Amino acid sequence: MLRTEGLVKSYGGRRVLDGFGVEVAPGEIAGLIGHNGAGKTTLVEVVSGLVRPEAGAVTVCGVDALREPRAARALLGVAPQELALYPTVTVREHLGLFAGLAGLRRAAARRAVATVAEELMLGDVLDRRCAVLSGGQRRRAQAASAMVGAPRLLLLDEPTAGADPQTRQALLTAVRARAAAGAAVLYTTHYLPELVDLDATLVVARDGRVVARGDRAALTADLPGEIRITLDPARTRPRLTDALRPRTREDGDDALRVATFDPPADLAALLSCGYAPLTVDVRRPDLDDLYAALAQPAG
Ligand SMILES: Nc1ncnc2c1ncn2[C@@H]1O[C@H](COP(=O)(O)OP(=O)(O)OP(=O)(O)O)[C@@H](O)[C@H]1O
Repeated sequence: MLRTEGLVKSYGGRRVLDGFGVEVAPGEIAGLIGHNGAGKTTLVEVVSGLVRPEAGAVTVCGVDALREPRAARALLGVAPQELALYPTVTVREHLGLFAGLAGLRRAAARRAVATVAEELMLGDVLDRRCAVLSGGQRRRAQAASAMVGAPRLLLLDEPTAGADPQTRQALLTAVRARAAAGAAVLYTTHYLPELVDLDATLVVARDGRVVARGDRAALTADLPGEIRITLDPARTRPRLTDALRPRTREDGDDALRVATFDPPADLAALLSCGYAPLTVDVRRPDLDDLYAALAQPAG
């Protein structure tokens, strides 16, 4: 559905895409995460034909997007990170315009506008000019513009930035529905819990390239979890074993955190050192750990 290979794009002599390659399948929501400046928006701009790479390939549903940008553009819907709505038209006109660009005829376009407006809670503002919408309404109108033509590839660049919880939920529900209908979705966010809600696969970008790709369970399986114990600060701390010491850090006066691949064994080791925890929490590795392990920029 979407395939990029070896994309290179430089600004001012610095490679912001440095061999970026990723595939997204029909029905898949791929969560694209990475540090500020990792190249996520640039990738979206290249795929949507706004920026031309110096090297590499982009295929959208079998269409070579660099050779045939118009044909590729017709297959995708994009909600850019920067809000881009025509201020003087109404939301209904705006969505109708995008439905028309996607090739829908008048009656089908009207139906598509009504459906997406309901999904994204825009029914009450359909006849307002885009200029007077609130920030959250603009976000939703922008996502609706990307979705109204039922594109086979949906590119959403931080679509919930600044959205309130209700707006966020409406957007996530709409995204899930598009994927369930067979669209491939590339979804950029810094808000990692959304990717759990979306049951997204992950694309981790760092310094212009993909450093990890796969499902959450597989990617986090290689990372340690954590035992956190709270202690009575008045009691003297027993000595840790050599095996535990490098994996243990203080958390304030009264708690320790131990990175662990084997919580029962490490907890038993802590107890046998003489630790008497007041509370014990065991946490499996999550997306924050994955991000911390993989997504930090070099240098
Ligand atoms: N038009 C441009 N001219 C010059 N530099 C640019 C341009 N567009 C992007 N860059 C630079 O390219 C790098 C990658 O930017 P990009 O917006 O793709 O990152 P990002 O991963 O989307 O970051 P963020 O998480 O902050 O949105 C940044 O260092 C940015 O300053």
